[in-house]
Amino acid sequence: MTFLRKLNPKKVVVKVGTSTIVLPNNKVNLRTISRLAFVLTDLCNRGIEVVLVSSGAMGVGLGILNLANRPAEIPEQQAISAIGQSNLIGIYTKEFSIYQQIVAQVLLTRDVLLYPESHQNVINTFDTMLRRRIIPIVNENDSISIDELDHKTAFSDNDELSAIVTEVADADLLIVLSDIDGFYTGNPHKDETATLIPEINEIDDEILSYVGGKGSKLGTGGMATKISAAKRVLAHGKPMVLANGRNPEVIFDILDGQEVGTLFTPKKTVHVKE
Ligand SMILES: Nc1ncnc2c1ncn2[C@@H]1O[C@H](COP(=O)(O)OP(=O)(O)O)[C@@H](O)[C@H]1O
Ligand SMILES: N[C@@H](CCC(=O)OP(=O)(O)O)C(=O)O
Repeated sequence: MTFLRKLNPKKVVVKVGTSTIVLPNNKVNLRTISRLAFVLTDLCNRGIEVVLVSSGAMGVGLGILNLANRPAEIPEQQAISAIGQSNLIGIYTKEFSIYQQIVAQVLLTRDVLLYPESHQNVINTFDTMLRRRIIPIVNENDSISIDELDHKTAFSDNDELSAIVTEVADADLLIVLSDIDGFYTGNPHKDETATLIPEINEIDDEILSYVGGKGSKLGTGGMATKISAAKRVLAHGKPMVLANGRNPEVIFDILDGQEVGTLFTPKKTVHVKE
């Protein structure tokens, strides 16, 4: 007996964290990127519009320069992100090209979305690309985004960015792929009694009390920013699924309605027996 979640999105945003596409030694996880290109192209071929929000600029840049850790100086971080981002987008372009899938890089800063004209330009850009079945690959413009006192350019991290992109692109579903199977009653890396919560309808104090620290050393947000992203997406009446990106084919399972990961949804799911 299987119980199916009915998501049926026409437009989906997929976010991959650093831990999913960069190995612990800061080298690129080519196996995951290759599978991601296969899965996302297949969705496009089936008529689903796809936006990819990908972290990894810093991690890939560190790997290229054979550095183990992020330097403290901001100009150094920005230079490393610039190196990593161009390399990462090159790998994505090559992997997607195996399936004749066109991708395009979109680098955003917060200020661009705060001003009405540039906000509208971003909407127009996404619309145009999606209409042409192009997959936009989005990241924060790390090599220039740094907050000044009167000028906010930085996002809190790519979890927040992916929730914003879900609004801007008017997608029906956000899938956040991380290094963990979903949202637990505590950080499973520290609390072995933590259990996975399959569905969450509201981000209340109880849910917030389950949020532990971040897992990977290069990711910026950890679980706290994923829960903020879920709150933002829920406030717009849209669902988000948090699942493990180890095997990107999990995206097929999510769209098939399987109970994988944690589904954040404004309305309690009425399970359908198939
Ligand atoms: N309640 C929780 N449920 C699941 N993971 C949690 C929880 N609290 C903290 N974490 C940590 O959050 C990590 C995922 O966040 P992060 O390392 O930033 O990943 P990503 O690079 O995918 O953004 C998990 O590996 C885990 O260590
Ligand atoms: N823009 C940064 C992303 C940092 C970030 O948010 O990382 P993660 O928490 O792994 O999604 C980069 O590409 O390195």
